[in-house]
Amino acid sequence: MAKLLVSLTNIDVSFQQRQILQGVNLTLHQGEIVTLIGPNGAGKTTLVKLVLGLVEPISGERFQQHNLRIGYMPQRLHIEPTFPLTVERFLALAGRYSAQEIAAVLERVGVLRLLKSPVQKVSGGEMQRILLARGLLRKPQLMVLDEPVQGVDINGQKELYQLIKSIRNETGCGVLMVSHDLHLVMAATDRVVCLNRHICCSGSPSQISNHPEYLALFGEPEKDLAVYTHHHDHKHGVDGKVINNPKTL
Ligand SMILES: Nc1ncnc2c1ncn2[C@@H]1O[C@H](COP(=O)(O)OP(=O)(O)OP(=O)(O)O)[C@@H](O)[C@H]1O
Repeated sequence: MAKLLVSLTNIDVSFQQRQILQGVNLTLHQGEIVTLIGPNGAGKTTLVKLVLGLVEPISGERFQQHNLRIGYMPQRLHIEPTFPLTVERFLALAGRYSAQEIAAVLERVGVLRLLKSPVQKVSGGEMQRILLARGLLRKPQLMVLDEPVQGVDINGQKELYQLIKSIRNETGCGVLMVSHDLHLVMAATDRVVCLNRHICCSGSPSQISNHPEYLALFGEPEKDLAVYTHHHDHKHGVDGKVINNPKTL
């Protein structure tokens, strides 16, 4: 059994007395790619922050392997447009890393040629690779990626997911990533967790394929890509709470 990196047990989160997450259970293991999907406002970023230890639950337990190194790729990062900053300097600001280490991660994600470029001038897809490189500098045992393909065209998305998978294969790190929709991410995922304020279902892409709830949420998949099924055995109130037979996985 792969080593447990992080676990969340029966977690509730509220902001200003509004319940955001209810009874969430999640485990992340070494070498496993877990993709978190859900509609806008489902609580995906909040769950990511819980995994990172940046949000305190009102109840439940969070476990983290001792001295776990987590690499984080944020959903977006604001960089002051007038601040002169090369990609190399931007990565150097992430910690005490040598020029060789910075060049090596940029090479690994395929954008070493941008080393001396102003960070504000790179394309959306290049920026995602630079942010991925920044997360990799820590040599993480767990990579947490919040919508890593945001702003990237469809071919670029496939390439980025493949890159993430190959980094997992090489390093054996665990991966948690957030996605809005599964059509492309499925081929690079071991387990899918569907969140809508609570965990609606969790399983391998093939275990949870072709369910009407998923199709209702995410639309028809492309033919050549794996699909996702949503075993929904309960209903939600207007506030997103489970109103019958709550069951989390
Ligand atoms: N710090 C906060 N204070 C108050 N409400 C918050 C806070 N953070 C998040 N929320 C609310 O919690 C809910 C879930 O937000 P979250 O960002 O986790 O969802 P998400 O699934 O990541 O959404 P999206 O797909 O749009 O990025 C939203 O209604 C949001 O407004």
